[in-house]
Amino acid sequence: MSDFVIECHNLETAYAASLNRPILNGINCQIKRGEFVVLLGLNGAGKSTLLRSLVGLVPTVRGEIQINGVPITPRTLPKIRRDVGMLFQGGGLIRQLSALENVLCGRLGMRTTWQTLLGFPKSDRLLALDLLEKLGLRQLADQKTSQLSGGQQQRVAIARALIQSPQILLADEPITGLDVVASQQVMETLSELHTQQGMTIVAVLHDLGIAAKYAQRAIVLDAGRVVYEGLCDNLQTQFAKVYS
Ligand SMILES: Nc1ncnc2c1ncn2[C@@H]1O[C@H](COP(=O)(O)OP(=O)(O)OP(=O)(O)O)[C@@H](O)[C@H]1O
Repeated sequence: MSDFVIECHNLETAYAASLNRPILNGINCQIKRGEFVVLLGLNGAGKSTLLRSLVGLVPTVRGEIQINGVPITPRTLPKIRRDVGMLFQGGGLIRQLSALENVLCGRLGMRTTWQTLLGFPKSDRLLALDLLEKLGLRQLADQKTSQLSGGQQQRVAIARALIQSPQILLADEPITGLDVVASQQVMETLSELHTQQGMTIVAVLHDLGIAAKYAQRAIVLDAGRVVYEGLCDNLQTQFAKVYS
């Protein structure tokens, strides 16, 4: 079996008239099982589009994405989505639901519509509470997420992604808008998932210092292409080279 859990071969997405080119314009990259990779690039480089492509949310015009050696197709997508958890930019929580209910939403993809109508089984509720406990949020389980701080909301979003027991976690700007303490808590949580559970993590970040502290490898995008792929040493210099 290949060591790579994520492979993009000449990935091209739809043409954007505003950019005068495809949004992703021939992406080639490979990510190994258990790696912590940071995706970097200026605004509009295509980072979110790439992450969303990896869970089939963006149609591919050319090229291929393989997850665990399996190409993304309509037939393989449901299984791939169970293996790949996604933290969306801004958390994507339902504000009027409690932390616990939001985490349980992460189980919806595992259940049929009929099962959903019957409510979540006790085993799911216990699992959700256990995850909230691990993320230091057990006391806030019944609190509406609109009443939680940004850092707490982001950790609820992490718990929601984790309830499907993904092998791979994609995190789109998980610390944007958070203060220093909350950012550190969220990054430490991701780091523990990586070091203790061997989870493959791909995170979009804007802070080069934080990227270098937590990630093993960086992929830098510019105008829909990979322009640097390598260690996180000297990211400032790499960035300066790319954008000079
Ligand atoms: N559905 C769409 N239709 C047209 N253009 C789009 C669409 N989605 C994204 N784009 C454009 O594609 C480019 C890449 O967007 P994307 O959100 O992937 O960038 P990003 O690197 O994540 O940026 P940021 O750091 O600002 O979040 C942007 O110029 C954006 O305006």
